[in-house]
Amino acid sequence: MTPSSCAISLQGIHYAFAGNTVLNALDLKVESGEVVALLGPSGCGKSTLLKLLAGLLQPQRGEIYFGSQRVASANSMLPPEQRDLGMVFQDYALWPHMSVAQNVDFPLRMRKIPLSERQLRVRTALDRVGLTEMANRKPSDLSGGQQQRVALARAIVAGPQILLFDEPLSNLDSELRETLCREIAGLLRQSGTTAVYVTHDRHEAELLADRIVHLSFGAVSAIRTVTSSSGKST
Ligand SMILES: Nc1ncnc2c1ncn2[C@@H]1O[C@H](COP(=O)(O)OP(=O)(O)OP(=O)(O)O)[C@@H](O)[C@H]1O
Repeated sequence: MTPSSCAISLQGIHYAFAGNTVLNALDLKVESGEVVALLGPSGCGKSTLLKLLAGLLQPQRGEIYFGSQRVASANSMLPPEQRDLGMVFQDYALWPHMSVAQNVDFPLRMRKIPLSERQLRVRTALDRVGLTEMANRKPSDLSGGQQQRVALARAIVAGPQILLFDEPLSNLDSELRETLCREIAGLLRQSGTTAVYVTHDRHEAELLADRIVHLSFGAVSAIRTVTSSSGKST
């Protein structure tokens, strides 16, 4: 597979924190529209890998391609806002002083999209996550699950090519985790967005991923394709 035939290509990635190697000669390719779950023991480098994709860290060796565009190497780095991606974190990372609608609108304002189109897109995104009625509330007036839905709406509102998830459901109770996981899986399939989803939870990974990638000792140790019979929503 050439870099341009897949949505994401990591080639020979090396990353160390102050001399402690976390990722070592890591190779991984993600096809367009594919959902990949990253599993592995605590500290194996899952979040580090996601930060490299997001442009929050720069690889010390190796290259990262999005399609045919090289977005990072030891000598070059495309900033996060130019990577056409959305991110959802464990701690929601919402702006507390902004309403739900203003939070969701934020990426559109950053892209200087006209007001009328922004309003339409915010309404559509809130509708897709079932939060239309909450548009004027502040994040502090919402439950954890609702806050994570806001974060999801904010991640999808600009229609990014790639979505990155860093344990988005780990702060929620198990019943809500399963519900939201199925909702995220539905949204990803509907939109055909390429996604990388970091989780500790094998069941979550099976519910939404096309492939499960195991990391250990700084590299990919196993890759498994998920069939619908093993749990994935179809
Ligand atoms: N800013 C940092 N400075 C120094 N070391 C760090 C830093 N961030 C992460 N590390 C170390 O890098 C390694 C990989 O961390 P990372 O957060 O990528 O792991 P993870 O697989 O996501 O873990 P978890 O499942 O517990 O979230 C760990 O040993 C961690 O202690």
